[in-house]
Amino acid sequence: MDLFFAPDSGEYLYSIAAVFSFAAYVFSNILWLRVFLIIAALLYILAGVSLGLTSMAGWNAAYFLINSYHAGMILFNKSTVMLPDEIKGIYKEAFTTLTTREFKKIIMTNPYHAYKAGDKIMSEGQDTNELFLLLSGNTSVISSNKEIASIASGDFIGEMSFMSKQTASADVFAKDAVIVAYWTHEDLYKLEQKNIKIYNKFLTIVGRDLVKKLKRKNHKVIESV
Ligand SMILES: Nc1ncnc2c1ncn2[C@@H]1O[C@@H]2COP(=O)(O)O[C@H]2[C@H]1O
Repeated sequence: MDLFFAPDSGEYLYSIAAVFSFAAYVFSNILWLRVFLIIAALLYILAGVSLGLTSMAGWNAAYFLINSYHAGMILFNKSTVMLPDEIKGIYKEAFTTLTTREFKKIIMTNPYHAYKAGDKIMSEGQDTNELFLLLSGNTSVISSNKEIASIASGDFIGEMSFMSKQTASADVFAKDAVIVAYWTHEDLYKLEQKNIKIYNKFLTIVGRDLVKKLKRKNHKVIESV
C-alpha cells in the first residue's frame, strides 16, 4: 500500500495503463483487445485513486464494467454446451465451424417439423420460403416421376432455391418418419443482420452440402455410363 501511495506511483500506474491501452489496439482478436482494456482500466483506476483524480477512476470503472461484460459474453458463447442426441452427430459431421452454443441456438430457431412417410415436403416449381435440415429419417427427391436422389439426416432440403432465389427444383417426399429443423428466409435474413459472422459460417455449411450433393450426382452419372 505504501508503494501504491508513494509519490509518483500514480504517474507510473498511469504510464503502465497507457501501455496496456496501446497494446490492446494491436490485437485484431476482440477478446484479447477487451482483456487488455480491462487491465488498463484497472490500472487507470489505481492511478486515478493515487493521483486523487476521481473522474479518472470513475470513468475507468465504467470502462472496466463494459469490457468485463463483453469479454464474459464472448467466453460464454465460446463455452461448450451439451447437445441433444438427435443433433450431436450432425454437429460433428458438418457444423463444427460453429460453437456448440451457436449451433444449438440456430437449430432451435423454430420448433422442429415432423412428417409421416409419404408426406410431401417440397413441391417442384413452387416458391419456397423455408430451408430445412433433415435431423432424422429419409426423403426421396422426385423429378419427372423418377427418384433422382435420396436425402438422409444431416443434409439440407431446399438449399437450392434458397441459394438461387428460384422455385423448388424437385418434389421431396418423406420415405419414413422425418424430423426437420427449418428456417424461413426471414429467419436467415435476421441472422445476417444480427450476426454476419455466424451467418457466413452457416452459408459455407450450406455451400458444402451443395458440393456434397453434386459429387454424389457425378458418381451416379459415372456409374450409369
Ligand atoms: N440431385 C439432387 N441431389 C440431392 N438433393 C437434391 C437434388 N436435386 C434436388 N435436391 C433437393 O430437392 C430440393 C428441391 O427444392 P430446392 O430446389 O430448393 O432444393 C432441392 C434439394 O434440397
